[in-house]
Amino acid sequence: MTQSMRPYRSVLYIPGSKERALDKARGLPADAIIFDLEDAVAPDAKDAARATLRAEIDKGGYGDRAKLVRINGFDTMWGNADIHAFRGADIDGLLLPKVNSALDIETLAEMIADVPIWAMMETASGVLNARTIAAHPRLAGIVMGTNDLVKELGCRPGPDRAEIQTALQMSLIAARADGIPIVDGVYNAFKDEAGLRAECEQGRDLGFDGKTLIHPDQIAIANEVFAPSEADLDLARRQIAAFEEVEARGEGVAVVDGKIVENLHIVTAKALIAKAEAIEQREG
Ligand SMILES: CC(C)(COP(=O)(O)OP(=O)(O)OC[C@H]1O[C@@H](n2cnc3c(N)ncnc32)[C@H](O)[C@@H]1OP(=O)(O)O)[C@@H](O)C(=O)NCCC(=O)NCCSC(=O)C[C@H](O)C(=O)O
Ligand SMILES: [Mg+2]
Repeated sequence: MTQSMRPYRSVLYIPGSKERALDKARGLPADAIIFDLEDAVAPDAKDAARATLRAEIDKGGYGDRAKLVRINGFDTMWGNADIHAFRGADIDGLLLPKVNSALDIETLAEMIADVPIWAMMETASGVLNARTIAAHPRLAGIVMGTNDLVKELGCRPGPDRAEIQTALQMSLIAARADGIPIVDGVYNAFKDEAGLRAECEQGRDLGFDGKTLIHPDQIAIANEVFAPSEADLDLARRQIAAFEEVEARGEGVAVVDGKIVENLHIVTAKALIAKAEAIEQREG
């Protein structure tokens, strides 16, 4: 599947140290996986996790879902070893945590060729530099790190996350300006389905491509919320048909359900249908 068509509704973190979870993930319906060597792995377990993860990735079996490896930062004693360990691996990107500026992306780009780079957006500096980070030619996508962001900002977000809306939107606008995917942060209370659904719906309405997840039980809700609904698809098809009809008469505006439909709405309608087709292909 080409990068631009790939769905990112559900992006599951798996600690690189958990062999059972790494194996279980081969059969899980997540659109993408973040194999984590950073915060989910204890310092004493980092070296073993790196080796385990490389062996599991080499074994394969993760299908065509996107495979990202979250490495440790350059300012840690593990970052360099992480980068070298995944040279030549069958992965779709390295995810760099705590990116502060485009220089961080450039530094990683110079250390490893040919691997797409993803950035964690989770520091105050990172958010302020989102525009230039997203514009780096090697950057392939952004993942919001809302836990670190909350820690850095010193805020206490409620269920509507009003306190981090500016950071979410600045990051999203930067990603959209450069046409790269962006995925929302995790919902920590992994047993709270209603809370997860509400946060997924908010992320979807803000424009995010999907949500990062920490537990397999969260996948179904994210897949459902971030997929176009039957009602969305029905409207998109009716808009396309109505527009083709007026276009044939040399007109540029159709009306569907009492609302105008112009060429720009058709671009959105076709993108929605393409997304549904990509999801269908992913789910086989
Ligand atoms: C949250 C957990 C610690 C819960 O673990 P556990 O109590 O073991 O869960 P279950 O017993 O319900 O597990 C059931 C089975 O599912 C497998 N499992 C669990 N989690 C995963 C997973 N993430 N991927 C794949 N498989 C998973 C278990 O192995 C069980 O399998 P089986 O025995 O065969 O039935 C745990 O879920 C967990 O560790 N989650 C990941 C946490 C993580 O990755 N954290 C780091 C990312 S969050 C972050 O850092 C974001 C960002 O940087 C920020 O700043 O916000
Ligand atoms: Mg983080």
